[in-house]
Amino acid sequence: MIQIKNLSVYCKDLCLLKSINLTIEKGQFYCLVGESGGGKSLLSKAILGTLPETMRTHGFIQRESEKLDFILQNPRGSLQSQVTIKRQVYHLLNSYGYPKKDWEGLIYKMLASVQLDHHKNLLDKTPLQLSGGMCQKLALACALFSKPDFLVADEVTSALDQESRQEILDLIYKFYQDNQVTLLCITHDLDVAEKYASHLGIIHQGVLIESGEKRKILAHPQKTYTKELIQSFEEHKSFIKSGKSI
Ligand SMILES: Nc1ncnc2c1ncn2[C@@H]1O[C@H](COP(=O)(O)OP(=O)(O)OP(=O)(O)O)[C@@H](O)[C@H]1O
Repeated sequence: MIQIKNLSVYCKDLCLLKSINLTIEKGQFYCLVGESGGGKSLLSKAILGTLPETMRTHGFIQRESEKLDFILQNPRGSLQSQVTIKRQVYHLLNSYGYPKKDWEGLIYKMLASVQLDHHKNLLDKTPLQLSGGMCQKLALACALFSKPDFLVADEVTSALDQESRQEILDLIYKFYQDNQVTLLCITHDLDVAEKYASHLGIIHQGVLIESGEKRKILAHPQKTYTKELIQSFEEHKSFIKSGKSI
């Protein structure tokens, strides 16, 4: 469980997050949605404890989760570009203390879990030789080795094509269902929240303007910004539908 009370984040004189109150209960799939620059990544960094040193915080964050892990927008950023996948994964398994005799089996299990087991010689390649979607699947698989009970997925599909995007989201959802983790998913897209989330937060100009059960917020938005977001999402959906039916 994560509990945030009256959290404000400042950079010099600028207040970037304003009096955030948020509770994410164990087992929730919490989607944080908002426009670019709204404060989504800062809030996730505050939760992970990775805010830049130049920022000051006021308020209170309580983390009951013991094992937090994260996957980020740029999957190549969490992998070393010139080192083979095999070396990187062995290093990770070693650091998590898995016995050496299990490594081979664990790797193949991990590749199967993210549907990469059919790719020939993948382990001998470097991230530079793989597509963005493949790197993101590997980054997800690597995060799973740490067996997190709280996973932050920050815009993990924004650099991917439509097909890879869907695959990654489905894999994250499957991981969420199979492992009873708590998930914080950060996205621009209300369609991700509509399809996968149990709970939803809307952040706008550094203020968490709505937070709660997804179906309640989508059915009865309270704030103008949320209403506009839902309206443009519905219009986009009708447009796609009408395009498909032509
Ligand atoms: N290291 C930093 N130093 C100063 N200001 C920052 C820093 N990182 C972010 N900000 C500012 O904080 C605000 C929120 O940024 P944040 O990255 O959280 O937005 P976001 O909602 O995640 O946007 P996006 O969807 O584009 O990633 C922005 O105004 C941004 O310019």
